[in-house]
Amino acid sequence: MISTIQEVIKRITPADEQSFLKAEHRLNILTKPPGSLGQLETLAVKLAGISGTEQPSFTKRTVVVMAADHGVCCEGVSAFPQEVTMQMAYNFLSGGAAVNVLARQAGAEVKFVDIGVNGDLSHDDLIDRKVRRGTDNMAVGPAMSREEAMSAVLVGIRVAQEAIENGTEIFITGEMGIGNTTASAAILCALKGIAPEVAAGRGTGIDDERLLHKIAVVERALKVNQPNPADPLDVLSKVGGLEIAGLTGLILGAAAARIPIILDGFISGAAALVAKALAPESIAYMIGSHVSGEQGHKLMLEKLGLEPLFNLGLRLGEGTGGVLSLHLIEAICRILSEMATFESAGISGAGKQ
Ligand SMILES: Cc1cc2ncn([C@H]3O[C@H](COP(=O)(O)O)[C@@H](O)[C@H]3O)c2cc1C
Ligand SMILES: O=C(O)c1cccnc1
Repeated sequence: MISTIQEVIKRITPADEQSFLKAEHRLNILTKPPGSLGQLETLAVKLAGISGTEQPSFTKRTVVVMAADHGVCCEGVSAFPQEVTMQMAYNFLSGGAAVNVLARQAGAEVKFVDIGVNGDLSHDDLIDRKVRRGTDNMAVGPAMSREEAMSAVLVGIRVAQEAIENGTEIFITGEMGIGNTTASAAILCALKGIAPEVAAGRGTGIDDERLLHKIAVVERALKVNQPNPADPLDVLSKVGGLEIAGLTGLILGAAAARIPIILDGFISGAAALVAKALAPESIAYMIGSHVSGEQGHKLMLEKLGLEPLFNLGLRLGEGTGGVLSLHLIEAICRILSEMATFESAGISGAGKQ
């Protein structure tokens, strides 16, 4: 099974330098002072390099919401009970979650994958790829086995491959899993040597007392499991989550096919840290969307080397911030393809006065 993950990793190569340069040149001949569209220009160049064309466009957009439960919930680390993951699953499947609304507005399809919900789900649109019913409590032992973590990564890779076969041109990472900000904080600590009090935040809105407890739980999980920072699959299995592993696979699958993947918030960022550790080149295919209100996300983006596009204080997850950034992506793609050049509009360039 490892050979399959490794095969995908081997296919991940740098983005296309020629298309970077062409898009950069095009931005400079459009009727505006050079660089005046700021960060959107950096985004345009990145998208051009990923897709290998100076005028990229992304019609078929897919948000993949990976859902799973977390054994660590029994420690009282979330403001909500574990059953909410299962209850929210039906909300996603019937189109009523925040990400469904935002995806409809942005012309994106939501795919909902059960990769580890602690209960039986049944719905026509459900993508049932359950690896196991939730993880074990990472505060007392490993969240899951290495084999289970690898199976979950492979689920993500296959979901990416299937969606790409069906025409997906850009992905957005989404997730649902009560307790998953605890697992994400633990991954940030384990991979990057960050202190739990810096990495852990309020998630669904826990109070000061519960936050101190959550920090202690992350500390305990790291002490009990001793995840090896040089072995991303060890970190993922010991202190991660099934949906996080699935998103790691989704990122690797997208990068191997040279398809851009927009990251949402803190949980998506944890999956991205694992993907980058497994395949450093994969970062070239990831787009940072927003900086979440979750403590630790800004630092996480710095560790990834990604510049967020906006900060609206979102702290929801599901893929919501990622989907919102589709509007900016559409905007800059239109600039590249529709805006006049100095030459076509007969406008004097800089230095002609
Ligand atoms: C109703 C509801 C909808 C959500 N949608 C996303 N999350 C977000 O909150 C959870 C993580 O926070 P914590 O680690 O504190 O449990 C994840 O499910 C995440 O997707 C939700 C949470 C709730 C309660
Ligand atoms: O940043 C996120 O994605 C996030 C923050 C809080 C709760 N759920 C998700």
